[in-house]
Amino acid sequence: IGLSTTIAGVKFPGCFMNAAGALCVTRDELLALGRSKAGAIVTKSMTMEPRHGNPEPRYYGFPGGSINSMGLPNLGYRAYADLIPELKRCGKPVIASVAGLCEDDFPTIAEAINAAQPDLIEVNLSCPNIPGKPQIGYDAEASERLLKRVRRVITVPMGVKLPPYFDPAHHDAMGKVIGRCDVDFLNLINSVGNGLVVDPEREAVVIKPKGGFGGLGGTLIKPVALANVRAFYKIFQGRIPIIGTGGIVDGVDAFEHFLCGASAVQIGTVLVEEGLEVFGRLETELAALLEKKGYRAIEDCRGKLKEL
Ligand SMILES: CC(C)(C)CCc1c(C(=O)O)[nH]c(=O)[nH]c1=O
Repeated sequence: IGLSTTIAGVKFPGCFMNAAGALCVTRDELLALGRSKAGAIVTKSMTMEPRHGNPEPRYYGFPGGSINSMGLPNLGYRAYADLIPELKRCGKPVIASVAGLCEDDFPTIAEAINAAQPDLIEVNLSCPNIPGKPQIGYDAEASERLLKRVRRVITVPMGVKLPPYFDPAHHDAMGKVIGRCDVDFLNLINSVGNGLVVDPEREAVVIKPKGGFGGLGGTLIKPVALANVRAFYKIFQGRIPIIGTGGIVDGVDAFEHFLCGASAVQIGTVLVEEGLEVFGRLETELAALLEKKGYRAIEDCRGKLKEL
């Protein structure tokens, strides 16, 4: 069984890759991804200037998932632009994740990183905009403005990493925005925002930033991730490729994402918890499952979710 896949014309030797943020901030981490069985190298979302990020503890894993408020720790876009040629020599696609602390950061970062010619650029819309306003991904007008500005300076395939939506009206509104901005792929979903995990022993929160509030990942968000993959797959009738992210811990979880319409998948929590060997385990599990079900490739089951 081949687990290779193609997104926006770019061939991926494997369908599993890291989610932006998981083990991908430093040069050593990115090169280790390049040596691993990961099907691609995805950078941490990058900002104008290097950032230490938030005070620790800022990530906490627990049975069922994780919570994080990392605060965008990254080397700054210039360092990643310098690293991209070396990363591309690892023989797998390099996806540069672009962020920013506000809308105006994005075009500058996008133009500079595009010059380094990563294989794909992923625009992270979970970033903040004006204080007091929701994250960009929850503001359709700001999303459209930003995507049109960065589309003009990006010549490689451009994707959008979206936060989870919980109302069909939001899927439809964002579907219209995406349809008007010449987007080459979607990545669904980012962490489920502003959750809160409590330690009843210590009667305390488990992460230091934001009074313990943070983005949720892992098994517990899988139904939310699958719903968003399915909703946008249906809106675009499978014509915009989707990277499925959220709740993938075993091969069967990846299969569920493919049934809902994903063409490739990303892992975050399970990668942080288990380490780089997890790629081999997931490939073995998925290949065995596809074999057992009689599928010869991911394309044979993509979007084939049955309704009752
Ligand atoms: C949450 C932001 C800091 C605004 C963006 C970076 C980010 C972070 C992070 O760096 O805290 N964590 C996530 O789970 N998803 C993200 O997109």
